[in-house]
Amino acid sequence: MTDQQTLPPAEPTAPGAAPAPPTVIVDDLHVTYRVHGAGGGKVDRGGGATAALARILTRRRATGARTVHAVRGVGFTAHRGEAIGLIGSNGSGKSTLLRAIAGLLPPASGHVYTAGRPSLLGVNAALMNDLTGERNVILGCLAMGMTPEQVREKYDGILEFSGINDKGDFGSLPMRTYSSGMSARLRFAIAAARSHDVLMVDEALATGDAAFRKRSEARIRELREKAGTVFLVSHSNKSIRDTCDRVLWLERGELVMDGPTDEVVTAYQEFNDKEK
Ligand SMILES: Nc1ncnc2c1ncn2[C@@H]1O[C@H](COP(=O)(O)OP(=O)(O)OP(=O)(O)O)[C@@H](O)[C@H]1O
Repeated sequence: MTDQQTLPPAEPTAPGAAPAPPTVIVDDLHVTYRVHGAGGGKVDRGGGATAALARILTRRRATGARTVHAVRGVGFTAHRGEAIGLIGSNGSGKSTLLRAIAGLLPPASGHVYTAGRPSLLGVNAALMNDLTGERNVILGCLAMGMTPEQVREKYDGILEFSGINDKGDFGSLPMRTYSSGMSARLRFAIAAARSHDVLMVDEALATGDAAFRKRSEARIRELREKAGTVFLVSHSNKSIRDTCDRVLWLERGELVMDGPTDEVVTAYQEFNDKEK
């Protein structure tokens, strides 16, 4: 039995029918990172700066290893047709949780069960930086399992959706010449050209401009209506409110709240106001 286990394919549900079948089940999940050369043992909070400064001045390298416990006992079930937002402070474990659901990080303990193969669309999702945007469209589509015929059909639409040619012929330039917003748009446009059982979007919307954000939010709604499940990590409460019907709030790797968007985002905002 593997850590990443597959649920049987779920049938779409008719309106008024029983609750939609699950697409992702996360059961008491813990994820840890092992950081080498981190000084080892406990975090030295008191003399931390002094110790680090002394290390730099004497050019001593940090030795030993430290374990970062990034996700701590998270559990939830996602269903078909849901768009689920992930919110929480910096370093609260949102990206780690998505990476574990995508099967890119092994659980330290607990289980992740998924229907189909989840697709993680991150700002750092790998396309080839030395290839042109146009070539990356083809590469990305083939990598998602499209046939050459399907790629031909979708090609123009993807470039148009990404908007990379709006201000000149950027499609024929290598991706390394793109701004971070432009590459995020292209990645989103490629991933959104196909429907996914489980699509996970990590902050891609934050880097796009307002017009692109509107287009991509509409596309997320469409993908969700096609009976998939969409996860969206974002620091924009507005994007979360406009796109998601359910929200998971993480802090320090723990699930603080799981519920309807308005309830959870309002509680999160109150928490942030208190912290200020
Ligand atoms: N590759 C890594 N190696 C070691 N620790 C990591 C690694 N990636 C993340 N972490 C740690 O895991 C914890 C959770 O990080 P994660 O990136 O999942 O948070 P996040 O909620 O997505 O943050 P942000 O909102 O800033 O993007 C943090 O303490 C972070 O320092």
